[in-house]
Order: sequence, then C-alpha cells, then structure tokens
Amino acid sequence: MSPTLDEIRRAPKVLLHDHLDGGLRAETIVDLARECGYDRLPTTDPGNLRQWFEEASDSGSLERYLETFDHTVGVMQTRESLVRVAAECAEDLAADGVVYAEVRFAPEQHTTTGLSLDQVVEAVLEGFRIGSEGRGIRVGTLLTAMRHMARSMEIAELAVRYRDVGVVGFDIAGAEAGYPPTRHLDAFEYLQRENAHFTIHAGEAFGLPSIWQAIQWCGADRLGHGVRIIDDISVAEDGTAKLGRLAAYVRDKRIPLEMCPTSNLQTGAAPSIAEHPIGLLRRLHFRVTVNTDNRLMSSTSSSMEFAKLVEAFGYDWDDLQWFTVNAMKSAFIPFDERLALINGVIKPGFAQLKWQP
Ligand SMILES: O=c1[nH]cnc2c1ncn2[C@H]1C[C@H](O)[C@@H](CO)O1
Ligand SMILES: [Zn+2]
Repeated sequence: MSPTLDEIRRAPKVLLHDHLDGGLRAETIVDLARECGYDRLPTTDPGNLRQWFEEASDSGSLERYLETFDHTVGVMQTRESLVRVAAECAEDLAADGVVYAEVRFAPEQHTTTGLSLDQVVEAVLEGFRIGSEGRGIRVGTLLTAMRHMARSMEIAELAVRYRDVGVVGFDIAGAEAGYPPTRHLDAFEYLQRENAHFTIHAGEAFGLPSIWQAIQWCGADRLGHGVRIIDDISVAEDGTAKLGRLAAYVRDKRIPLEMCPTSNLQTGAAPSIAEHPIGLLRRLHFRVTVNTDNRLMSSTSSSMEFAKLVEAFGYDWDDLQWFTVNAMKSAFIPFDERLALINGVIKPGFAQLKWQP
C-alpha cells in the first residue's frame, strides 16, 4: 500500500530548503498589512490572496515568481511582524510533522523602517523559539544574501556572529541568470576560513556553469535546487546512465541536492512532477532531499511534496525514509545531533508507520 497524505503527515520529516518570506499564512499577511498600513496587496480576502500567490507564481519564470515576494517582505518590516511570522512558521511546520527544519530569509530585505540587521535576526530567532517550544520541532536559521545586491560579506559576517544562537548557515538567492555565485566569492571564502556552512541556489534558472561555480569556485556544502545537474547526465534507451565529470563529482562527493519539485514546475525548471529530474537522480543515488521552497507561493507542505512524489514515482516508506535520512545527514547542525535525530526520532517514527500504518 502506498503511503497516504494523512500517513505522510505523521512521519517525522526534515526540511532543509524553506523561505520564511515564502511561507506566510494568507490571514497573517492581511492582518500585518492592515497593522502597518501596507496598501499594495492585490486583495485583502485571505482565500483570494492565497489563490493570487499561487497563480502569480505560476508563470514559468523565476524573475516573475520572485516579484510576488514584494508583498510578503512588505509586511515583514517590524520586530513584531518578524516574531509572529517566524513563530507561525515553526508552528505550521510542526503541525505538518516536520521534526527538523532549516528556514532561510534575507535580513537585508527587512530594514526599510529602520531595524538593524542584528535586530532583524534577533526577532526571527525569537519567533522560532516561541513557535518551536513544546512542539517536537527544532528550527535552524539560514541567512540569505540577495545575489543581485552587494551585501553578501556583511550577511556572512552576521551569520558567523549568530552561529551559536540558532543561525546554522548561509545562502544566496534571487534571480540566477546574470548573477553568478562568484560575484560573492569574498563572502564564501570568508565563511570557509570561519569553518561555517553554506548552501547556494544554483542550477534552477541557469544551468551547469552555475552549479560548477557554486561547488568548485565557492565551495558550497549543498546546492539549492541543483535540478539542472541533469544536463550533465545522458540516459541510453536501455536506461543506463552516463555521468559527465561534474555530475559524477556531485554524486561521488555526496553533495546534497535541495530539490523543490512544485516550485520547479512554477518557475519552469521542470515540466511536470512525473518528468522531474528527482526520479532519475534518486534512482542514481545522488544525495537527494525533498523540500518546499515557498509553501505560500506553491500552496504546499513537506507532506504534500512527498505525496506528489509517491503518486508520480510510486515511492514507498523506504524511499521516503531514505529522502528524510539524506536530509538529516545533510543538515548544518553538528554530527552528533544529526545522528541523535536519525536514530532517536526518524528511524523509530518510520518504523512505526511501516508496521502499523
Ligand atoms: O527558488 C528560489 N530561487 C531563488 N530565489 C528565491 C527562491 N525562492 C525564494 N527566493 C528569494 C526570494 C526571497 O525574498 C529571498 C529570501 O528568502 O529568496
Ligand atoms: Zn529557494
């Protein structure tokens, strides 16, 4: 029997790629807009707003997808709003059965009414603390720098400054074409000298050169998306696959791929779930993980991403556990803490579902 959505919700899941400003509740956006006087929302009806985000994000272009964030970032400019959004994020993930999450956001986008970068980070950390308490979830924070801007060094320093109080790593995001990762080389070299962890959005809206730079020039620990690694793999008619040098390197080094299937359909990085490269990459034993990217824009959750994969590829509990253990192994928290979650929470949780669904 295939795992059902309800059963998947009860499985202990791990989420490595989720944007704080892409996961707000529609009701909260409407409340916050009213409170702060933000008057540019396309509608103030939460149901219509939820639908607007999903439709506006479904253009097949990453650039247009990113325009929708003006409205979420627009209402996240005060300490109170950041605490609330982060607390609700932790609550929503816990309610979906996520036991460990790394949630990212770009502090530089939340300073328009005068908050400092440090105040922004402290507000978000406080929100995660409040929302996680007593809910069986641990949330680590990733600080993102926007790739079209020039503040990555500052944000990298911020990530190092807050590394012992909840920030577990760094990332760059935003439009990919025209903004190669090497634009931020100084920040990545600084992080490496600091023994800090980072992931890079690469191979989503641009192909192999972006992935190659992220790994071989910048030293990324993980790839955000990385779907286009498929361009370096050829599959013969009998199903045998031949890996190019970059794809082989990514697989040999066990570089984690933070795959976000629904998001990729909306930005045009994949044509359908059934044709999504995740099927082949899982079969070839790349270190694949399953993620949400932006739960609001994609109207999704960790459980729903898994359910879609079960439907498209016929995955069973062993497959779902494999993705989950992959993700936990790839997290940016210390090794002993990852192991404790794998052996103490993930394996027992899946065992229970496998034997008593
Ligand atoms: O999938 C994505 N690719 C590139 N950038 C993204 C993606 N999803 C969200 N972002 C951007 C928009 C947000 O404002 C920013 C920080 O979370 O990251
Ligand atoms: Zn992303």
